[in-house]
Amino acid sequence: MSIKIDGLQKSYRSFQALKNIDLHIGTGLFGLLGPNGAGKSTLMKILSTILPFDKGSVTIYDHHLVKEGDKVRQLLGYLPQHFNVPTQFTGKEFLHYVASMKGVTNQQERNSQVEKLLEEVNLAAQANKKIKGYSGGMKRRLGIAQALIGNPKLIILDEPTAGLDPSERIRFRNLIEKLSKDHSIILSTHIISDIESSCENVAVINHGEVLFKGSTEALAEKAINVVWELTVPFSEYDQVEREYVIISSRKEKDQVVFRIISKEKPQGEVSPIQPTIEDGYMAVINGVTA
Ligand SMILES: Nc1ncnc2c1ncn2[C@@H]1O[C@H](COP(=O)(O)OP(=O)(O)OP(=O)(O)O)[C@@H](O)[C@H]1O
Repeated sequence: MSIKIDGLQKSYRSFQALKNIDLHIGTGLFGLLGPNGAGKSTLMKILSTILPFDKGSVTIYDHHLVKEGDKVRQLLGYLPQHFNVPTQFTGKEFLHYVASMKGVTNQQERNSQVEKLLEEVNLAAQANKKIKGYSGGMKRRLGIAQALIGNPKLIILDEPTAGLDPSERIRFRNLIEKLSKDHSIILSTHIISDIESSCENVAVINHGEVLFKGSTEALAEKAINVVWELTVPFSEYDQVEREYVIISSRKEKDQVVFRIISKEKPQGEVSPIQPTIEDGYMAVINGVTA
């Protein structure tokens, strides 16, 4: 396993943000899912060596996270959730700067890496423009590029697709899928489709605890026999909302078809359905699993 996390604990003053995290992560794309405030960014900051922790042990490619912090930093690329870039630089200048900081000192090698990454995140046309003129999505793509500079073995991406339009999200997914063949990539997201096609393994975190770890298929299976399609007259909308965990709803004439999570089979016009990863996630988060 490339990343071994055992018994990890972290508190901010008296608030325990990570309770007892055990995760072993190998090569490929690993998805970190969880609602707001679950502890995902805290975990990613710790793995990126920028946040100290209280208890537990973490090794990255057999290097001790704390005692061998310098070695670990050479192996990783990190995109923080809130990525601030010096806006007076152009995108290209910024990537050259990051490459120098990461020890890519050979000019030819640096040029080739920067040009390739600018292409891959679709910023080649804006490479010589000042970052202050970039849109939010363009800054995010520049953030993704800087995390990939120096070809790090471990890539940590905290909500990389936030603010990306659908075509850029697809481009990102393809890039990550390609990289996942021979890198370890840890990616946190709220968007299940980001991990649906290319993630083999995921962890679901809530309130600083790992509620689920395993394959995406196994996560979907968590909702077997607890996800239902329930059709009710529109007048019963509020009642269904009060009684069940709702995944989605659609209006059909004067009726509403709900996709809901329920341990018991609901009364009325109802049919069990094949669960998706999103259903599994909702079942785990709400403690309503098979
Ligand atoms: N510097 C801090 N001081 C105090 N509490 C903090 C600090 N940073 C995070 N927290 C708290 O720790 C918990 C976990 O936060 P974290 O940012 O890791 O969650 P997250 O899963 O990344 O959330 P989101 O999806 O909203 O980004 C939250 O309750 C948050 O309020």
